[in-house]
Formats: sequence, C-alpha cells, structure tokens
Amino acid sequence: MFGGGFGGFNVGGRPTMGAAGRKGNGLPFAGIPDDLQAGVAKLEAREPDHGDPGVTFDPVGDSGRKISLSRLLIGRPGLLLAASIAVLVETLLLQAGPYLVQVGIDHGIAAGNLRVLIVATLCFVAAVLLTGLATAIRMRKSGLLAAAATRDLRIRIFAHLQRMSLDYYTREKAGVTMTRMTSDVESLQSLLQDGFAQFLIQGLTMVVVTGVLFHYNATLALITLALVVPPLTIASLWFRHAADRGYNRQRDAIAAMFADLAESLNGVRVVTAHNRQDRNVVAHREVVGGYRDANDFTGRINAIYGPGTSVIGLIAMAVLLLIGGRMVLRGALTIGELTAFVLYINSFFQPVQQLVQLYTQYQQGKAAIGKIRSLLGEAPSVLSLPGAITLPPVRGEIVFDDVTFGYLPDRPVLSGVTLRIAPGETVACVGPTGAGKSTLAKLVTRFYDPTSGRILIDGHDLRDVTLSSLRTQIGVVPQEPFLFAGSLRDNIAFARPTATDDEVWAAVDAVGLRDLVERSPEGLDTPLHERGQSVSSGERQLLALARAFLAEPRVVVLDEATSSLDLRSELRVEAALDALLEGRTAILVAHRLSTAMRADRIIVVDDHHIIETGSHAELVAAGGPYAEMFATWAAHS
Ligand SMILES: Nc1ncnc2c1ncn2[C@@H]1O[C@H](COP(=O)(O)OP(=O)(O)OP(=O)(O)O)[C@@H](O)[C@H]1O
Repeated sequence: MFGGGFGGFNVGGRPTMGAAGRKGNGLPFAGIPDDLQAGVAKLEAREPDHGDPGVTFDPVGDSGRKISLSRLLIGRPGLLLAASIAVLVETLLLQAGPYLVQVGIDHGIAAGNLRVLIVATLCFVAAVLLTGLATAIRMRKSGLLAAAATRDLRIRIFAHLQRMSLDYYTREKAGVTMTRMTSDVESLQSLLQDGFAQFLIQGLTMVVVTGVLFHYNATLALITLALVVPPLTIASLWFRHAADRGYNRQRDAIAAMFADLAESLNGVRVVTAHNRQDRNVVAHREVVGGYRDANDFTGRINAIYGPGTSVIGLIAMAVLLLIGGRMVLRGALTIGELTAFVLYINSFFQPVQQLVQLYTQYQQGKAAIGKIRSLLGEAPSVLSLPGAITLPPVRGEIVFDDVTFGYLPDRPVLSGVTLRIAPGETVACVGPTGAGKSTLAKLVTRFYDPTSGRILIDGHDLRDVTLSSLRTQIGVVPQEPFLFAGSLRDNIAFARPTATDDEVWAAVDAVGLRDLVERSPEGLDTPLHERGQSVSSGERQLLALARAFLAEPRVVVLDEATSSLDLRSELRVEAALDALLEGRTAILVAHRLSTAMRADRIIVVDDHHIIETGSHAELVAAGGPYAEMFATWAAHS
C-alpha cells in the first residue's frame, strides 16, 4: 500500500500524511498535486485486495473450532461447488475419448462410413477442448480455495502464537514453530489446491470406467475386477500402514532440521566467535541425515507400491487381450469394443497410480494438520480469566503475598516471598546470579503465575484483571532490549504507536538520545536493522528506556542490562533511568550495586527468599550479606 512506499499510512484506502510531512522532518507534506491524482488513483486501483481474513485476535483464546481437512474445504462453499462441478465435467468428458474411438472404428471405419468417422473425430476434438476449459476452471477455483483457506490458517496460527505464554517459547524450539507455519501449511495448501480435486477426478473416473466396462461386456468386466481387485487391495492396505508411519516421521524430521537451522542462524555470532562452525556442520549433518532417512523410507515404499500396482494392471491388460481377443474371434465382441475396453482399462489403472501419489500427499497433509491442531489446542498457561476486570488506573502499590514459584513444579525458585512496594517507591533487587531476581520481575508483569500465593497491584490480584489492562500500566525494560526491524520512531513508539512526534521527541530527550537521532541520516525515520544490530549496546539500552518512557506506565519493571558500558554511556543510562523512574513505582533488578544504591529500598534475594531488606545505609550498617557484597564491590571498583 502507499503506506509502505511513502512511509505514511493509509486510512480507508486514501493516503494520508506521509513521512515527509511529519513535524521537524523535512518539507511539510502538501498533499498529492492535482496532475498526479489520476496516476495515484490508477495505482491505487491496482493495489491487491487481501479481503477479510475472517480471523480476529482474541487475547483469551483461539476460536476453538477444531481444524480438519473437511472444514478447510467447506470453508468456502461457493468455490468448492464451482470446483466440484468443473471436476465432474472434466472427468466425464475425459472418458468420452475411448467411446468415440469405438464409434469411429465400428460405425465409421468397419462400416465404411466416412461421415460417422468425421463426426466422431470432431466430437473428440470438442471433448478435448471442453476438458481443457473445465480443467482451467477447476484449477482456478481450487487454487483460490486453497489460498484463502491457508491464509486464514496462517493468521490463526500466528494469532495463537501471539497469545502463547513465555513457557511455551522456553519449551518449544523456534524452528519447530516455524515449520508449522511453513512446510506444514504448505503441504495443506498443495493438498487443497490440487490433491482433493485429483482425488475426486481419479475416484470418479474409476467409478465411471467400471460402469462403462460392465456396459460393454459384463463377463470381461468381472474377470478384470477379479484379476486386479484382490492384489490391489492387499498392496494398498500395506502401503497405507507404511505411509502413515513414514509421513509422520518426515514431518518430525523437517521440524528438527528447521530447529537446528534457526538456532544456528540466531547464534551465528557466538558460533563464529567460538569456532563452532565445523561441529555445527557435523550436528546439522545428523539432523539432515535423519530427514534423508525419512525421505528414503517414503521413497522406498512408493517405489514398491507404484510399480507393483502398474505391473498388476499391465498383466491384467495382457490377460484381457487374450480373453477379449477370443471373444472377438467368436463374434461375441466387436474390434471397436475390444479397443475401447483396453483403452478404458488403461484409464482404470491410471487413477490407481494417481491415487497412490495422492495418498502420499494426503498423508503429508494429515500429518501436518495433526501437528497444527495440537499447536492450536495448546492453551496459554497465563491468560485472562473469564470474569477478569479492566484494571483501573493504578497508584502503583505492589504486594507479594506469600508467593511461591518455580519454572518446574518441584523446583521452587522463590518460596514464601512477602513484600510490599509503596506507590512511587523504587525497590532494587540484588543477589547472587540465578537467585531469582529476574523471576520476581517476571511475576509482576504476569509473564508467569505464582504456584501459590498472590501478587496484588493496588489491591487487585493480577489474575483478576485483564492482561492487556495490566500490561498497559506496567512498563518493562528487559535485560536484553529487543529492537525490531523498522524505523527509530517505530521502535520508540512500540508500545504506543499512536504517539505524536512531540511525544516521541520528549522520550528521546528524556533519555538523552537527541544526538543519535539528529546524527542519523533520516532522523526518526532512520531504519534500524533486525534486532538493532546497527546501534551500539548502550544506545539499545537507551532506546529501550525511551520506549518505556513513552508508554507512560505507572509501574516500571527494569531488568538491568549486564553488559558493561563505558563511564560516559553509563552516566547517560543512569540519567535516563532517573528520568524514567521519576514518580513511578519501580522494581529494578540491579546487577550493579551503583544502581541499587540509588533505590529507595534494596531487597536481597538468595536461597529462594528475600533475606534482607532496607535502604543502602541501613543494610551496610546491618553488616549482613548486602554489606559483604558492598564491601567486595567497593574493594574492586
Ligand atoms: N524459563 C526458565 N525455565 C526454567 N528455569 C529457569 C527459567 N528461567 C530461569 N530459570 C532458573 O531459575 C533460577 C532463577 O533465574 P533468574 O533469571 O530469576 O535469576 P537471576 O537472579 O535474575 O539471575 P541473574 O542475576 O543471572 O540475572 C535460575 O536457577 C534459572 O536457571
């Protein structure tokens, strides 16, 4: 849309103010000149219409409608009906060929009637042309059906992933999740686009051909079926069983391959720095080997089943040539009928061959839909309860009431924690590595729910309020700030995309980033690279603070970055922090005691508990663990 091209945005299909028109950033936007209006209208008319996806985001849960292949198919009844009619016409017309050959031979050639021969030939050509037309219509309609169904499915999976809680992402590898969205959805798409239509065509062809065979000669038809049906049934039952196993194995192998690839790509810097490339290649060879084995297995079973059914068919054809030929010699069958019979038998076996291929495709689709269904069936562990209320604007009192929590049920990280943070108070949380400081912060933002006990904000249990109303009032600055590919402005205004330029600049100024923005070639519109690779680590921290500042939360939860900054950057971050925390309730997970010292109160977390609490001066005077930590720190700095 125009929004993308001009950096502006689009309301109701009309371009509105573009990037160039934003205050303090180049020339004022004067609108589209009259002489360009016609061109713009033309371009707009050519913009693709993506239609209504029919999927809305519900933060509480998935629509709950179980997905199945049949539901995906009947989701667009109009398209399905059109495609089915086209399939019917296509199949019937395809079978007209051998009949017209028989008429041409018996009533044209054998009877010496050129007119009949010409009419039969013309009918043949007409049938071929009409078949082509029906095929084109069928492909178009089923293509549309597949594209629409998989688009909806992709949006539904994406919405579900947005809803999932953090424990899901800890448990599941990103690559496996990516497989659901890519290869799984794609195998469904190819099944919907071509697979089902082919299933219908080939199945219908077999029925029509069987009828025609009986019409020509019931004895010969019975002999044909007796010859082919038993071995074909046995072969198909074996194949079905083997293919089920094979395709599930293949899907798992693809997921493992994606998972390994995604991890290597995400960790490329560490891999390079630690010279792990060769070992990674060896490890990847293992997973790719697993995928090769899975493919090899399915290839082997296809190689047995495909040619096996071919051989059955061809032997049957040879036997029928003999039996049918004798009937012709006895005068019980005409040559034309025998020719048509043999041609029809060929069109009886071709569908069998095709159905083999389709069965494979069907297995893949079924395996894929099973995996997608179980993903969609997984409920987020943290969700807004049915009666949850909207959290009214808070003063910012936070209470931990006898809170126990562990990522694994039998391994508590925090146990019986009780703590009250007054509105506007800044509490720093210190303690040894792995003591549970970040966990405490994650509980306040309700990334996880306590195993027992309650966390209250202004007297409301976090579980009794909606997640969105809670999180709009809590600003989170994570230990490793994540920046998205997009402009500086998009990243700063991430939590409040509707913020005005003045508000964005105020946040920029509050964290002392004006220099960076003014130095950047396109000011606030300067694009940032994926994950903020194009800015320094200190700048990333400041941008994260600006983002939290702009969101104007009542409560700030800040997990201090552990990366060390030079003195100047550290002073800038500290000043930015002061601006952000001013007048707000704050929980700081402090990795530097210099940060902790600035807080109103310090809590020391160790051994699953809060072991000390008080101001810096009080704790130093108490001579406990904090005083010890402080003495060590002071001696080394
Ligand atoms: N997602 C998780 N799943 C399982 N265990 C986890 C998870 N996150 C953290 N842990 C474990 O919980 C404990 C507390 O972790 P936490 O991140 O709260 O420590 P911390 O005090 O913030 O440490 P640091 O100072 O290193 O940031 C650690 O033993 C850690 O291994």
